Formats: sequence, structure tokens, C-alpha cells
Amino acid sequence: MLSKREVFDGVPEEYLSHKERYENAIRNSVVAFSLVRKMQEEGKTSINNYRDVVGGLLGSSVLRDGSPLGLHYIMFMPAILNQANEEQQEKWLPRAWNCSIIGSYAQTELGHGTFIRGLETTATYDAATKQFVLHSPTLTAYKWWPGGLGQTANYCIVVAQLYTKGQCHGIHSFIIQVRDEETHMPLPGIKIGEIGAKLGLNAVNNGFLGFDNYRIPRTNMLMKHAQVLEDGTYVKSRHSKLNYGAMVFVRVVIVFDMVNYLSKAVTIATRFSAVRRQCQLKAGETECQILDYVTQQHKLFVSIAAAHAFRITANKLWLTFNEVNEQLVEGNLQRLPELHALACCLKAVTTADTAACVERCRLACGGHGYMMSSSLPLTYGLVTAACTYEGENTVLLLQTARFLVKTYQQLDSKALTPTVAYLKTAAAERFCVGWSNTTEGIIRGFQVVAMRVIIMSTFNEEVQEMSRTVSPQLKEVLHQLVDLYCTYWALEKLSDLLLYTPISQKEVESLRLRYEETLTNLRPNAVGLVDAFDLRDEMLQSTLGSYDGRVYERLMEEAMKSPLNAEPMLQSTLGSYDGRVYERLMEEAMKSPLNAEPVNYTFHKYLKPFMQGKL
Ligand SMILES: CCCCCCCCCCCCCCC/C=C/C(=O)SCCNC(=O)CCNC(=O)[C@H](O)C(C)(C)COP(=O)(O)OP(=O)(O)OC[C@H]1O[C@@H](n2cnc3c(N)ncnc32)[C@H](O)[C@@H]1OP(=O)(O)O
Ligand SMILES: Cc1cc2nc3c(=O)[nH]c(=O)nc-3n(C[C@H](O)[C@H](O)[C@H](O)COP(=O)(O)OP(=O)(O)OC[C@H]3O[C@@H](n4cnc5c(N)ncnc54)[C@H](O)[C@@H]3O)c2cc1C
Repeated sequence: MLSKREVFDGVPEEYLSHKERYENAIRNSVVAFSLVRKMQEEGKTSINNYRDVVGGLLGSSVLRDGSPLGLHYIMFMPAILNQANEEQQEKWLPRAWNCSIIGSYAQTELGHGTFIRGLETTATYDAATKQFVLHSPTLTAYKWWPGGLGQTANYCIVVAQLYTKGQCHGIHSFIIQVRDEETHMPLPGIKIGEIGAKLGLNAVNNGFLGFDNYRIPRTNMLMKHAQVLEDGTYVKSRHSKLNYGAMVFVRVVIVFDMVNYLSKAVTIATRFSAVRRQCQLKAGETECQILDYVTQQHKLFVSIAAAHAFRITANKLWLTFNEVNEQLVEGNLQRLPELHALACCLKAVTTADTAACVERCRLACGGHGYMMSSSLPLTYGLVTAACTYEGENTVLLLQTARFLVKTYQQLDSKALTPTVAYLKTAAAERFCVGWSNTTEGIIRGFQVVAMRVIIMSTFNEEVQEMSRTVSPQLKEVLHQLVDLYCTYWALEKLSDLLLYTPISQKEVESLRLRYEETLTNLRPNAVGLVDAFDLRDEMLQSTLGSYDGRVYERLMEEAMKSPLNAEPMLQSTLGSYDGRVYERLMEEAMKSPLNAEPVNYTFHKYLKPFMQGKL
């Protein structure tokens, strides 16, 4: 079994080279995911609840900086479930589920990530041979970013412009083998490698992929929604965006992931703040816990409230996702635009807020928060990536804005879907809502703001749900968190409220007082609230946030592990750029030591035995 803090020949992860980090990640991942296979064999899990199993592993400390197998579970398999017809699912799913093939998801190209209708990779149907010819016409058409593609995956879902009978039918998905299953060598016509070092997620093995007139069978086009018949006839999908389904699923999953990361960061920072004593509240007194400073409470407590708010929201979004997908199966597409808008908005808001909160948690820990051993810099690197992948946040919020504007324009002519029904109420009150400094009053205020600017998403507090299922004491604390979260954002977005609601100066002043009172009321329960996240030290992997509070001893123990304390200089620096972006990116990628060899030894030692069930 893996040790708590996986090391590579005695050197902690932080001090591994780029190549060693990948090799370590492969070893950790195949051992960790062998557990999933064992649970399958013992009937303790199935493809229906793989979300929890995978979520537990992919969000865990064993795979601290991501996993080369992550995309296999997070996008390759969901894409097959979402876009392959039954016959194709029967062929590919069992092999994917037991990992006898390892997949990735290749959509983004060097030249396009957001504008997917502009992707350049082509899949041209040849009726004579009943094959598709995959081709990358330019360097910018190279797939760039797919997780696990650099040295690990042997299959992937490729998104390409479909051509048949001389006509382009837009982007569609194809399942494509890119490496030999025995030798793991790239197949003829495939150019593949990894893209190089990144801000974080350096264990994910993100890759590049180019096609040189590479042929695949017609039946490798995923044909649940659209089809190409043997003679090349194109049969279009009921809805052009059903092909985008895999992205919606991942956006929903990312909201859950943010809950994990935010809970982890605020647990570390709050516990450290209870241990750390610095300066005196009154001259002559002993130094006080920094958690006693209102400024520290202002930095941290809203993150505790946000973690709960995001968890409730993620669960509600998951229910909506499943409801809408059941309707899609019955042919009812009515709520698809709402699901898309909701997934876009909540992925963007939760990732942006979590990145800001994790950075604030780091800053709240002073110099010790800047240590890699605190786990806060690593957590920030992981979270900030989520603001970009699966749809850059700006672009996704614009999609939500588009949906809200459309909804508003049809306010009187169309029944509203559940998550935007509030727009009717806000409209009916003609924006002259009386202001009240209560949770409900603040939510109503934001609904009015949303109504006016039609780009604010509203915040659906599940207060009723809490009152049914919790004890009076816990209800009081949870209400304090709800109050905190609402008053915090009311004060943060005061300009909107002042512009669009009749809130008075006096009410703003009492709101401020109420905010500070709530911080004070929450203080006695702050450590208990993060303990309630029940994150084991093995998950936190932090010198600052361990349950026993031995912060200083742990900091010193970790420092002594640095090879710099054992020997002189290490490391070197990298070259700089001359502005030729794509060529330079490719040249830099080719400098990666991982690309120096066609197949890394870990394939034969770990990956292949794992895929053959021999591990
Ligand atoms: C559960 C527990 C788990 C715990 C933790 C688990 C750990 C794992 C965590 C997760 C890790 C995740 C790793 C991910 C790695 C990264 C992968 C990637 O990044 S894959 C690539 C992602 N790329 C994108 O997201 C591209 C973004 N761009 C787009 O989506 C589109 O270009 C666009 C939506 C911005 C525009 O699309 P376009 O076709 O140009 O549409 P138009 O703007 O012209 O029209 C909009 C129109 O279409 C509707 N629409 C758009 N998209 C969708 C959709 N997906 N579904 C439904 N409808 C859609 C939209 O509503 C508009 O409709 P209209 O009626 O016309 O207004
Ligand atoms: C860690 C990581 C992992 C990834 N993994 C994968 C993967 O496994 N598979 C995969 O296919 N992709 C993957 N991606 C790629 C990711 O999906 C893209 O980076 C993302 O979609 C953004 O596209 P881009 O990078 O080309 O940026 P661009 O689309 O070029 O956008 C750059 C900037 O331009 C602005 N912009 C662009 N379009 C608009 C607009 N319409 N309106 C206003 N502003 C705009 C935004 O500010 C944006 O930040 C990954 C990315 C990262 C960072």
C-alpha cells in the first residue's frame, strides 16, 4: 500500500524532476486505481456509482498533483456513455471500465480552445473504404492539452470537423487508437508527445497529437446523436449541441471538486490560525491566537460558509443534471439550455471564488503559507487551472448571460424553468423591493440585481432543507454561516445593491455591524466547523493544518527533507520566448525529457501489467 506521502527513492514529491514526477504518478495511479478494479471484482462498485469511487481517488491526496489516468475516468468514459450508441458502448465501455485500454479527451487545439466550431482537425469520410481519414492540416490544428495523452493513453476521444460527400457537418467525436496496445509505440500517422511543465497538475501528462492522413473505421465515429451511413449519407442529431454533453458533465463534477479543495484550504488555514500566536491585543498580555483578530476572521470564515454553500449547490446541480439527462433520453430537450447555462455559471463562479479563497487562506498563514509543505500553493495551482479548463470562465459566464437575456425576453410568453422562476417575481415587483437586512431580504435584493443586469446568477440557499434535518444547535451555526455568506456578498456587491435597490445608508451601516457580530458569533465554532469537514491529515498533507497542531515541529521535519540541506546546487532555468508562439510552444514541448524516449519504462513495469489485470 502507498505510504501517506508517496516518495521517489526517499525524495519527497516537491523535489522530483519533471520526469520522476510523471513516473511517480504512474506508479501511484495504477496502484490506487487497482483498488477500483478490486472493488469491481468484489461487486462493491459498478459503472453507475463510479463518480463516488473516482471522485474519492481523483480528489485525494494520493494523486496530489493530478493523475495521468484522470481524463480516462473524467472525460473518456463519460464521452462514451454520452455519445456512443449501444453497440459502441458494448464494445468500448467494458474495456475502459476495467482499464484494459486507457483513454483521453482531445478537443482543444494549439490554435483553438474556446471557439470549438473553429477547430481545424478534419475527419473526412471515404465511402470506398468505409473509413474516416483524420488529418491535422496545420500546426495550429494539433490537439494540445489532452490529459494523459503525452505518454500514457493508448486511445482517445477526438473532436474533429466531419466531412462527407464534400460537405462539412461541423464538429463530431471519434474514438481513436493512438498507440499500439502491446508495444505502446505511437501508430503510423500519429505524432504524439507531452506539452511540457505547467503551473500545476504536472503529474497529469498533458499531451499533443497530430494526424497525418490517419485512417479509422466508419464505426469509430460516436453515433448516438448523429450518424454517417456506409454510403456517406449524414444523419443529423436532434439537437446540434448534444455532442457537447461531455463538457456539461465535467463542469458539474468540477463544482464538487471545488468543495473538496476549498474545504481543505480553509481547514489548513483555520487550524493554523488557532495554533499561531502573534502580537498582543493588550500590552502585557500573552500573545493571542491570530484567529482572534477580526481581520483574520474576515479572511477565513466566509470560506467556511462558501464550502457549505458550494456543497449544497453541487448536490442540487447533480440532481438537475440527472433529471435533465433522463428527460433527454425520453426525447425531451426542453431543459437542456437551462442545464448548460447552470453548469457554465456554477463552474465559473465556484472555480473563481475557490481560487480567490484559497489564495486568501494562503495569505492568512503568513510565510508558512508560502511553504510547499503547507499544501496551500499546490492547492492554488490545482484550483486556478479549473478557471481555464472545461471552458474559460469569461466565456462560460457569457453563455449564462445569453441564456438569462433570452429568458427575460420570453418572460411573458414562455413558462420559466425552475432555476430562473425568480425572474418572474422580481419582474412583478417592478424592482421596488422593500429592503430588509435578513437572509431572505438579501437574496431578494440579488434577485432584483440579477433581474436588472441579467448576468448575476442567483443564490439558492437550502435553508428549509437544513431546518428539517439538523439539531437546534447545529441549525443556529448553519444559519450563522448562511447569514455570513449573504451579508459578506451584500457588502462585496454593495454598488449593485445601492444602484438597483432602495437600501439606505442606515441599513448598510447596520449590515456592517451585523457582519462583524456574525464573525464574532462564529469564532467559537470555527475550528469545530473545519474539523467537521473530517479531512484526515493524509488528505490535507499539510504541515500547518494537521489535526494535532504540531505546526513548528512539522515545518522543521519537512525542511530537513530538502536535498538542498543534503547537497549543494540543483536545478537550472529554462529559455525565454521570441514571440513565435506555436512553433516555440512545440519546440519547448519537445525539450521535455519525457519526449526523449518513445515509451517510458513505467509502461512495461506498471501500466501494461495494470491494464492486463496482472498487477
Ligand atoms: C462527483 C464527485 C467528483 C469529485 C472530484 C472528481 C475529481 C475530478 C474533477 C474534475 C477534473 C476536470 C479535468 C478536466 C480537464 C479539462 C478538459 C477540457 O478542458 S476539455 C475541453 C473543454 N473546452 C471547452 O469547454 C470549450 C468551451 N467552448 C464551448 O463550450 C463552446 O465553444 C461555446 C459554448 C462557448 C460556444 O459554442 P458554439 O457552438 O459556438 O455555440 P454558440 O455560442 O454559437 O451558440 C450558443 C447556443 O448553443 C447552446 N449551447 C452551447 N453549448 C451548449 C452545451 N454544452 N449544451 C447545450 N447547449 C449548448 C447555447 O445554449 C446557445 O443556445 P441558443 O438557444 O442559441 O441561445
Ligand atoms: C490544466 C489544463 C488541462 C486541460 N485539459 C484538457 C483536456 O484534457 N482536453 C482538452 O481538449 N482541453 C484541455 N484543456 C484546454 C482547455 O479546455 C482550454 O485551455 C480552454 O478551453 C480555453 O481555451 P484556450 O486555452 O485556447 O484559450 P482561448 O480560447 O484562446 O481564450 C484565451 C482568452 O481569450 C478570451 N476569450 C476567448 N474567447 C472569448 C470570447 N468569446 N469572449 C470574450 N473573451 C474571450 C478569454 O479571456 C480567454 O481566457 C486543458 C487546459 C488546462 C489549463
